[in-house]
Amino acid sequence: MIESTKVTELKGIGDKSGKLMASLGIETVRDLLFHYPRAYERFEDPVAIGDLEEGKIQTIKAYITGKVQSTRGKSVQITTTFFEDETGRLKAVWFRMPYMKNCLKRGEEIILRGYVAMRGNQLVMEQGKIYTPQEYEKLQGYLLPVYHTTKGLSNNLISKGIRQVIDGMTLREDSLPGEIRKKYSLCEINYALRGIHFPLNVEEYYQARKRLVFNEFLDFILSLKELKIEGEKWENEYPVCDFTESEELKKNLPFSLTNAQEKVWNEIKADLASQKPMSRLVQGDVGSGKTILAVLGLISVAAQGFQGAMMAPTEVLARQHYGSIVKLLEEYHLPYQVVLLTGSLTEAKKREAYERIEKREASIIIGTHALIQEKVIYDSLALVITDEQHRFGVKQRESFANKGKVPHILVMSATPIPRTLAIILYGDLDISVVDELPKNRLPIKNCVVGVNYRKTAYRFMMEEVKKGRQCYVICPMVEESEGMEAENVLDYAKTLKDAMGSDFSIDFLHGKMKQKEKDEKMEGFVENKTNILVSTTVIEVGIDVPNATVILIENAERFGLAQLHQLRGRVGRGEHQSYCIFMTPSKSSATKERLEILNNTNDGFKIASEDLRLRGPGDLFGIRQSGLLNFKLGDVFQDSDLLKMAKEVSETLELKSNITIDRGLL
Ligand SMILES: Nc1ncnc2c1ncn2[C@@H]1O[C@H](COP(=O)(O)OP(=O)(O)OP(=O)(O)O)[C@@H](O)[C@H]1O
Repeated sequence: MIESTKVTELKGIGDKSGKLMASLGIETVRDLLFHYPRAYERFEDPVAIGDLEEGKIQTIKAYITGKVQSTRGKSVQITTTFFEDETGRLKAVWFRMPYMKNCLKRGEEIILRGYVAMRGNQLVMEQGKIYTPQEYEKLQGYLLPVYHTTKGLSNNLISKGIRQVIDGMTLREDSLPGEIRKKYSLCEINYALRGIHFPLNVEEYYQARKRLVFNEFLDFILSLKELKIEGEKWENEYPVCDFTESEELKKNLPFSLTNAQEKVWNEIKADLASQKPMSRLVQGDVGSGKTILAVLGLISVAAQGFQGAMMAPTEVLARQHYGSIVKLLEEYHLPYQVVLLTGSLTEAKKREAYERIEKREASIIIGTHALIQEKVIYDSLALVITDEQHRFGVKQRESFANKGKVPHILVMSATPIPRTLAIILYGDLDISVVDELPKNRLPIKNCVVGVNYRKTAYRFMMEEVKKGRQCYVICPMVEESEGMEAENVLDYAKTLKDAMGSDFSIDFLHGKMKQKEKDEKMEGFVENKTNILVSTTVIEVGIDVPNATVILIENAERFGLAQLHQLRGRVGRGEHQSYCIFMTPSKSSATKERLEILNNTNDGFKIASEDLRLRGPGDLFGIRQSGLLNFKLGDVFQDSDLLKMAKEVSETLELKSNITIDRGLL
């Protein structure tokens, strides 16, 4: 079996499953191999009912002592019964699983494993799986992979597919020299790949993860190192020396730049004019005003007769940037053409965009990853502004080059990583920090509340809307899902409409919608036609609607702290007092403690370090900081030791010989 083999050639994966896999970005055997588990099911020793803790998946061994009842709830079918051991009694609930009724017999002793939640004043186990004591004993000690999946595609099928890949593949050669592996106690690569999917025990999982996280970091550092080394060979073929137009625009903005913005702007200008092309990272907390710096850069290169491009991590954000730049240019009567290029454009629209780019009709190009497609030929691309979530190395820079002339690169980051870690990670870029918020900002007021506060929160939002302001509500899920009792966007928007009445315009947004629909909904919100937007985390990064003053985050316990901080950053972007309501049904003290960190500070750096302190470096099964830096497994905070290790190794490796290593793997 070779890596480019299509997944549909595997046993058990037909066209239908193949399509579902493709929707997750899995088309080849290689994609499947690198589709790492998002979590593991572990089968620990059963605990006594009296020792159960809320908010965790746990196992009990107990007798079924209650009557097994099946009822129709508000909208779903519910099965309930009670379990007892010598320490207490526990209610068990199953939603939408009517067949459970036939699997439960009063008087029987069984093992039940499920999520323990606090409902009312009692603990309840939800959606538990049942095992006989013999079945459970066989599973103990194992970690079963849980994959990110989609409706219609079972975890089991993904797992079976990967099993075939691992069993059928020829062993790959390890690109990391044996002595380095030995020195840093890193396991062999084939062992790691098997171990990340099917660890026989926790130790094996740790070993596998350690190696793969190390690889991710090493790859990242090597890419930037390579960029730096190559960069030294390049000349600045796109010198920009005249900043009259961008300075004029800066003077006429409705606000003056903060000192921090001013300092970074001067650094950018100096780079654009210098002998070598720019390779700079701009770091700044949410809402610190990084975008205007990018825009000033784009206008400077356009005024010089060159092209500038900005690559956003999501389509929603690309369109927002596009809209605001077009508006700005019109407002200030600047003559430059802007073009939008994203994956979801029709073929005809894409062709039109390619043509305008190639003929230099467009000086400013805004888009997503589609900007680095072979079909795009730039005429004189002088500046590329990219987001930290896009991997950026020599190859990407060269793909933007025309006749050997490479562009300036400016990377934007809102991840509040401590300077020491930033230097390790981005040490081969020049780093600028926007460490000051605009003066007109009032600190966001926060609160952490239980679901019984929901009605009050709604009333509060209605008051804000009456004042002309807007609100976001964030739910963790798009739609109702079996086995999860988290709020979902579709049902929530309906409930909210019922609760608030027709005077309020409420809409919803999620990542699974068609692009056109997403655009319309976002536009409705930007134009204040929508008062309240119920959304998933698609609005997490960059979305800028300064009139929005309230963000209510449902099931806040389900998000990582850094992610919550990013979400909160969607408000407090203008002159109005803003509010963030973290809502959680959880009564667990650990959850409360985590959320209290956010309640007490709006400073991203403090949050990141407190988060690390709470989770502790050993907690590798905890909530992942999704959405940040885009490492598949690595977490720069938690794995800072591995990051340092990778940095050390990157300095000893002979770059050229290793740069050809299996980069997708590294
Ligand atoms: N110096 C300033 N004074 C007042 N408002 C400003 C200033 N600089 C930027 N703004 C405004 O602040 C808001 C947030 O800025 P921007 O979108 O650039 O933040 P950001 O750093 O990109 O944040 P995020 O990381 O969340 O995307 C925007 O509405 C912008 O117009």
